[in-house]
Order: sequence, then C-alpha cells, then structure tokens
Amino acid sequence: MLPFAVRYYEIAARRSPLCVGIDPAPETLAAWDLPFSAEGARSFGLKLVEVTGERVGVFKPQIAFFERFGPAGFQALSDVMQAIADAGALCLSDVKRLDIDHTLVAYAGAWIGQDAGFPSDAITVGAYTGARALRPVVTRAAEHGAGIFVLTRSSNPEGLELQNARIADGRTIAEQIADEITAFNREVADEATGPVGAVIGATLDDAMPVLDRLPQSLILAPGIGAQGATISDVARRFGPHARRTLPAVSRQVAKAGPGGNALIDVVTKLTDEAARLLD
Ligand SMILES: O=C(O)c1cc(=O)[nH]c(=O)n1[C@@H]1O[C@H](COP(=O)(O)O)[C@@H](O)[C@H]1O
Repeated sequence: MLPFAVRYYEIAARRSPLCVGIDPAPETLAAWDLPFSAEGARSFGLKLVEVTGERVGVFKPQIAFFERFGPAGFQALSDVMQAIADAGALCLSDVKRLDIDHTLVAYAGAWIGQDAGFPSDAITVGAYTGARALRPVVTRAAEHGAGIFVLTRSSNPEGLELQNARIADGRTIAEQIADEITAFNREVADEATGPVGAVIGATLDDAMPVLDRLPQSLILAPGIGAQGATISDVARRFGPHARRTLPAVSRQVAKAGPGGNALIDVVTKLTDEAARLLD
C-alpha cells in the first residue's frame, strides 16, 4: 500500500482536499426522515457516499454516532466504510483513540491494516498519555500505508486553556505535541509528508506557532460550517500550511440533504473552495 500522504495528495488533486464527515446525529437522522437506529445511521452514510462519493476524496465517519447503536451500529459503520472504499475515496475513521502503548497496540490492530476489524486509511488519536506513547500506532500506520491525525489544537473553545498551557521549557502543550509529531515523521518517513498528521481547528486564530512546527504533516481542520469557520478562514489562518490541510465539514453538508441535488450543490461548492487551498 502506498503511504497515506501519497494517496491523499493524488486524490486531493484529482477530486479535492475536502473531508466530508459522516455524523448520523439524532437531529440529522430526523431531518432526513430516517429512524434513530443502526439502520438509520447506515442509510444516512450510504446515501451520503452514494450521492457525493465521486466528488469527495476523503470521508470521515465519526464512530460515536454508530457506536451509539451497539453491535448493529458497528456493522452499519463497516458497511459505510466498504461503500467509501467502493467509491474510490479514503476513509479517515474519527475514533480519537489514546491509551498506554501496550493497549494502543490493540487499537492500532483494530483500525489499521488489511487484517484490522475496521481497516481504515487513517484514524484520529489523542495524545493525553503523551505523544511518545503513540509509537505503536505510528509504527503500524507506517507499515500499512495508513495515516494518523493527532488531536493537537481542537476546534472547541474549552480546549484552549489546556492545549495552550506551558510546560517547563516554555513550549505550550500543543507545541510539544507538534514537535513529537514531526520527530515521528522524520524517523519513519522518507517522503516530504509523513504518516503522522495533526488535528488543528479551523476556528482558531492563533494556530500558526503550532502549524510552523508541523512541516511534514497533513492537517485535519474541523470546525467549518456549524462551528462557524469557513474554508477561506483556513486559507487565511493557515497560510502556507493550507496546502497540506484537509478542511472537514459534517453538519453543513448533512443539512443540505436528504435531497440529492442540494447535496451535490453544497459538496460541489465546498470541493471547489477546498481545491483552491492547493493553489
Ligand atoms: O477530530 C475531529 O474530527 C474533531 C476535532 C476537533 O477539534 N473538533 C471537531 O469538531 N472534530 C470533529 O469534526 C466533526 C465536526 O462536525 P461539524 O461541526 O458538524 O462539521 C465532528 O465529527 C467532531 O467530532
């Protein structure tokens, strides 16, 4: 399998850097006239991928909204992941895993690699147990051509105090995580862009010092639409790093549905805007 970044850049150039979230939230299922059940979540995901799958390069199922329905929800997630693969798009599973390294081996086996329970092209992870603890996931991602995105600066205001707190050497916690991400990429990747990306909210005005520490990372930027940011904000706020950024949108797309034409209209507008980040 080619490295995730290689596969991402290829599809971003051919389709768009846009990342469409698949978040079958209760209010979304109601608006789409779907039941609040695993079957509703499955129908929502399959329809979104069926209608927009030729235009979108990366889908991001948020597993919380599937896990909510227990085993049937996980089966629905698996079906949606297969549909993403069939559409020729990449699947970034939003699982936000974190733990000690021994347990992370199991999480890595669950989400990364052809023999995984839920084989994903990329996943999201957390670093509260220390970014260095992520080594088993980084290793497995590098071996299997997968990507990982480490939550570094979240899009929500509640994260600010913790993520901008300073450690003994004067760096913020987010800066320290960014440095560890870059150290991993230098260690495991020959390519300019390594397998370890970062999640940095599109809503943030002050992310540049962290972005500057991530020269070899893809950046996942949630917070567009429902949380108030726009793709133009990403271009303005992320400067030279916008070329490596996947702007992520969930509710803004879902709100346009369930009608197919409106969904295609909103996705076409957003994919066009996102494509300009590559200029
Ligand atoms: O990792 C994420 O994707 C994520 C990180 C973050 O800082 N903020 C954030 O909103 N997200 C996720 O991105 C999606 C945002 O959804 P919308 O606000 O509807 O576009 C949700 O699935 C969130 O769980």
